[in-house]
Amino acid sequence: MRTVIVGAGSAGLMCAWKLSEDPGHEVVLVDAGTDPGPEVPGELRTEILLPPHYYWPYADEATGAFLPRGKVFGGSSAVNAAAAVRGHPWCYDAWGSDLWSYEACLPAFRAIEADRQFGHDDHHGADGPIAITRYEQSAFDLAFQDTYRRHGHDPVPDHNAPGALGFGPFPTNHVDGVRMSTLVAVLPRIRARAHVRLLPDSEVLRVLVSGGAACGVVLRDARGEHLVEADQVILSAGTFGTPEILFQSGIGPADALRAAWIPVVTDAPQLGTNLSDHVLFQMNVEVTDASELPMPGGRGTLLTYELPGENHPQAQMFAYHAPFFDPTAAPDTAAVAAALVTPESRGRLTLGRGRAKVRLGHLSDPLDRVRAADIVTRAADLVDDLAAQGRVKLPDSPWWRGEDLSEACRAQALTYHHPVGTCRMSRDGDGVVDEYLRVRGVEGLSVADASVMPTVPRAHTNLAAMMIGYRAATFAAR
Ligand SMILES: Cc1cc2nc3c(=O)[nH]c(=O)nc-3n(C[C@H](O)[C@H](O)[C@H](O)COP(=O)(O)OP(=O)(O)OC[C@H]3O[C@@H](n4cnc5c(N)ncnc54)[C@H](O)[C@@H]3O)c2cc1C
Repeated sequence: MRTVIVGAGSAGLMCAWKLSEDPGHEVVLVDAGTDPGPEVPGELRTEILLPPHYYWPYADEATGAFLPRGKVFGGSSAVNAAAAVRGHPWCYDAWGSDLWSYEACLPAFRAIEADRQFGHDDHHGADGPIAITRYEQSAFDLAFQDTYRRHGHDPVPDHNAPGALGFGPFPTNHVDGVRMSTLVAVLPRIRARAHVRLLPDSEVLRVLVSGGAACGVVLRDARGEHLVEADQVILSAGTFGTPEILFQSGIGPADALRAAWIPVVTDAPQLGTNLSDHVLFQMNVEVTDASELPMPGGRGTLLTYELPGENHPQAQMFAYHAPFFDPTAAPDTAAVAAALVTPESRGRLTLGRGRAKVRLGHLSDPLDRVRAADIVTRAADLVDDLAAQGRVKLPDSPWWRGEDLSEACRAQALTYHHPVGTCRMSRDGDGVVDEYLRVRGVEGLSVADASVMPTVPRAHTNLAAMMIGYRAATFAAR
């Protein structure tokens, strides 16, 4: 049995690791990005701002904003901020399939992690490849914690405990000075397996379908275009990459395919719709005492709380040292971030001439605009409190205190880098993939990455993507 996995990112590498536990199962792992080899360079172990060749060139068609996605073995897990938050049970229970309830996903969440503080709890793992820890907090973050407490929030020691809400240290997979990406933590576990073949620097152009079944992929590498044959193909090229490959393979909305002269293999009108992303707002303030700066992104204190409304609408808040993400920020700047992590708005990915066209659609739903103004106001009150304590200085005209906050939020909306949902999974017939992640209408073709999530979890998406990759391997091994 030979499986070709396209994309060696969070989900793809996890899938390859689990699937190749069986020495009789040949796995070919293809990625357009490079494999830096066993000695992972320092920048990929620690840095968040990396040279351009480590990213795909996606931008939001509506705003022009750069939408970074990792193009390297490890995928986006190798370029991310390493916050390791799972989300609540109800995030997964809402996916509409018993196969994906939180209870059903929990064994995979446990298998992929080695949690340094809570590894032996029932809902954690201690032996998986991805180390997770929580840091002692800086004086600035502790002051923020006091402020959260005064505003009615409770402390939570473990944000990954089921249903945890409140403030506490970020769980992070940045451990002992290294980002525990799948590149660093998973790839070394499969390099020595003789039945695993790694094909770096190889961009997959399309899946070859014959007689209604996938029989391989066409890729382009330094030598030109080739066919790699397969008994089954798993696409793990990410929320933007996977639908692009499906489009080029003749799977997508039939009208759009015909208009682009792509022969239709199967009509999948849902492909590219349902794009969902957390929206983030950032308030930059000056820290008064430069010896007490906030911690880098994903390592300080995280606050999670619910908003009024049905179905647990939720927000996050945290502060980090602004130069972490923005080299032009002054060294004494704190970025205070507020994020809406239960967006109603949906964007779209459509067939383009070169790369697919992406519109995140942030705040396109009126309810999100109301909630955005609400969370920014709450965050602004907390920042005012810190200013009253003399810990921070506000800018002269803070954008978050203008007259039309709703309009200001539209102008200030940023991606939290958590797009999902373009190949939505559903138990019934209306998703791109079924609950076993098989592409509807084509035998031997599955999707395993963040694109299958029907809704975005109320959390960072890396652990969820890895969980999906791990579980996809158990389905594919059958
Ligand atoms: C800047 C940034 C910060 C983030 N911070 C966090 C964080 O702190 N915590 C968190 O949980 N999440 C974070 N995320 C999100 C998280 O990293 C992603 O949700 C997750 O990595 C997605 O996994 P994936 O497997 O779906 O895709 P990816 O990990 O992106 O993997 C896709 C892989 O497919 C390859 N590929 C794509 N197209 C092709 C093709 N045609 N041929 C061959 N290969 C192809 C890519 O090169 C890539 O290696 C962040 C993301 C970014 C970009």
